[in-house]
Amino acid sequence: MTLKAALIQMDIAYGDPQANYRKVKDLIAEAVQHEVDVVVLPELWTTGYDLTRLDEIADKEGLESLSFLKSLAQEHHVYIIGGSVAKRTQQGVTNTMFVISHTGELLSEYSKAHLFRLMDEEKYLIEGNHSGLFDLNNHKCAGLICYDIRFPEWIRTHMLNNTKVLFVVAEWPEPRIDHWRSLLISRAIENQCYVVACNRVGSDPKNNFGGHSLIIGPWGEIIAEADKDETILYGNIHLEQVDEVRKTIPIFSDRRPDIYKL
Ligand SMILES: NC(=O)CCC(=O)C(=O)O
Repeated sequence: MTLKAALIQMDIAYGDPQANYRKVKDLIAEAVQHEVDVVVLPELWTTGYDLTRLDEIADKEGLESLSFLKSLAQEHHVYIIGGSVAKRTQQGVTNTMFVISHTGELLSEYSKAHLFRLMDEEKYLIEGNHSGLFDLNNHKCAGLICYDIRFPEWIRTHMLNNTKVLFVVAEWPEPRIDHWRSLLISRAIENQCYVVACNRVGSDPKNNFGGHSLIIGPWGEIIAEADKDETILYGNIHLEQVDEVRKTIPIFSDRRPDIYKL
């Protein structure tokens, strides 16, 4: 089975959710002209990293962004990996990914598990404690948010149930874009899975963001890669290739968890 993905590598209006809703609506309408099955948005696409104003601009219980994404998914009959949004809850603000089916159902909600101190996340956000696993058209997938890709042990826990695609959403700064590329390629090779990773571009008062959204195959090959301009990146995911690679080098049956205890 083949899935065509569209990655919305966009600039984000800093602290201006309404401007970002308008922009995402237009970009998704453009992406679906290319007969895609799944659209991926970047991290914190409603607010950017305007963390000091989250009291004002975080989405209360994620209700506005959820209803926005559900209605677009239904209108265009497309799966949406909804990047992430700042979601205001009773306990605090989370950095949360919503995954929506082509019929407008919420398939999964994942809150970033590893908060990134270099961008002050731990001062303004609370961490999630649950995995980002979901089923897309009967295929096991997982969602990850940016800094999460530096934690292979976390990602491996998602892979032990035949997960075939990792969807990564990010606001990854340009000075570490080599890390971004190397980490994503490594995660694809070590887990023999597709990695579909959407970064933002542009800048905010503290960072320039590096783009280079990527679709990587289970052999570690780059299927599509953007540069650092605003664009929509398209590429095909051939899910049966995951099984072929896992048959060629059967790492999941060769694992030795009995000796991996720390
Ligand atoms: N938004 C993020 O989590 C950024 C992570 C990052 O830049 C890194 O180097 O890790």
